[in-house]
Amino acid sequence: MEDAILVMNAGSSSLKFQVYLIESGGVRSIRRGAIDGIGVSPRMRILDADKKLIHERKMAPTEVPDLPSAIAEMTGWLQTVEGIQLRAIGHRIVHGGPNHADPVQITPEIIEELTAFQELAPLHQPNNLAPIRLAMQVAPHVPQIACFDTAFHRGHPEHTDCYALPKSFYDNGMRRYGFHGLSYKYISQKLREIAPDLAVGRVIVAHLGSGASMCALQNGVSIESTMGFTALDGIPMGTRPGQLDSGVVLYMMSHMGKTAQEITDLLYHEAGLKGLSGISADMRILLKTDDPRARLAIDHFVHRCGLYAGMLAAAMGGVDGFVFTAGIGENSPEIRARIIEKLEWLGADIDPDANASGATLISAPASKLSVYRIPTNEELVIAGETSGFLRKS
Ligand SMILES: Nc1ncnc2c1ncn2[C@@H]1O[C@H](COP(=O)(O)OP(=O)(O)O)[C@@H](O)[C@H]1O
Ligand SMILES: CC(=O)OP(=O)(O)O
Ligand SMILES: [Mg+2]
Repeated sequence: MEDAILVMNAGSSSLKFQVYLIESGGVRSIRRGAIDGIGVSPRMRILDADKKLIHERKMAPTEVPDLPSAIAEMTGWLQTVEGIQLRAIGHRIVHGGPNHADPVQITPEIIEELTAFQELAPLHQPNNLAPIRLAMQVAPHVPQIACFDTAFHRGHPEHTDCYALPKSFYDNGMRRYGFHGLSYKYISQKLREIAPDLAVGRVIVAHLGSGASMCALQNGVSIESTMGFTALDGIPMGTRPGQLDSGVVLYMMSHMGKTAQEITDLLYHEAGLKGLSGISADMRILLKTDDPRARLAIDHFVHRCGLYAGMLAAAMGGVDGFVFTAGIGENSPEIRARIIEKLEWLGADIDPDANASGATLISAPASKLSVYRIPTNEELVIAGETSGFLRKS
């Protein structure tokens, strides 16, 4: 039997998971899988260590209507993986609040603490916590480790992560936390491997997925993020608006009679690319149509990415590199090219062929900024943090 770690990343409509073996030099993934389309068109896919598809099953929406049933599917599959002994489960937890700059072992008290942040991450936190509660019941002796999206940003000084509100709000936890930290940690580590000179410089990382944010990395450390108290702020997303004048919310309440719940639904589920285009939250679909509403949503997305890149460059007093990652960043040469075009004033220039072919280094030789496309790996960071935790305990 070999010691293994299960990593879970439970999102709004998907459950991603990986099994890692714990080895002397670190961790090694032996299986990765996902159940997506939960409740709509559920599909489970499992890949082996070489990323070869070894199992695929489409299921009826009634068979996997919700996250608990997806977790049950995953657990059923996990029993079929032979020769491993589960030593720990590592989880992505989107909101860790002010006190967690490091991973932590789950206890009933920690669950209670993290449950209090559900309101601040309604798309993620309930789904992050569901598998933890279940595993505590069915496998109470397997340690579970919470790895936080907010942890990587916890070193920001107060004057950069406060809002200009009376100080008591900050003291009560109303801060700019920032998210996607597991992804930024991965990119920070990966840069040290593939571009060591840049890794100690000033880098903007654009995590552009269905949730999207950017991070200013200076010497590998986060010094600014476009996201704040919740994962609504910053650049527009699939179904979230990004930065929004707080007066808009006040107006919705006072003049449009909207309730807090209605505004929550609007801002988390109906805004962003989906709301603006009226077509889809999926950038692939918007890029394929020539409907002017789709073009408006894409133009807005690119415009805001350009503005925020400028803000992060200012935060670092200049910028040496730019990294694209996550669903859109990894897969759309068109969006990458359009964002880099906005950064011409910083001396950025893309190499069209390298960009089209999805190379790692995609800037032109004369570009002042080195531009990279790096697939993220949040699960690997969770596995590393979880095995580190086991080593210490
Ligand atoms: N080839 C592509 N072109 C443009 N966008 C893409 C492409 N492939 C994936 N995406 C976008 O990536 C998004 C998902 O990104 P991902 O990082 O997997 O998100 P999450 O983990 O937040 O669910 C999809 O909603 C889709 O819009
Ligand atoms: C924090 C966040 O927005 O995560 P995701 O991109 O997975 O939705
Ligand atoms: Mg994601």
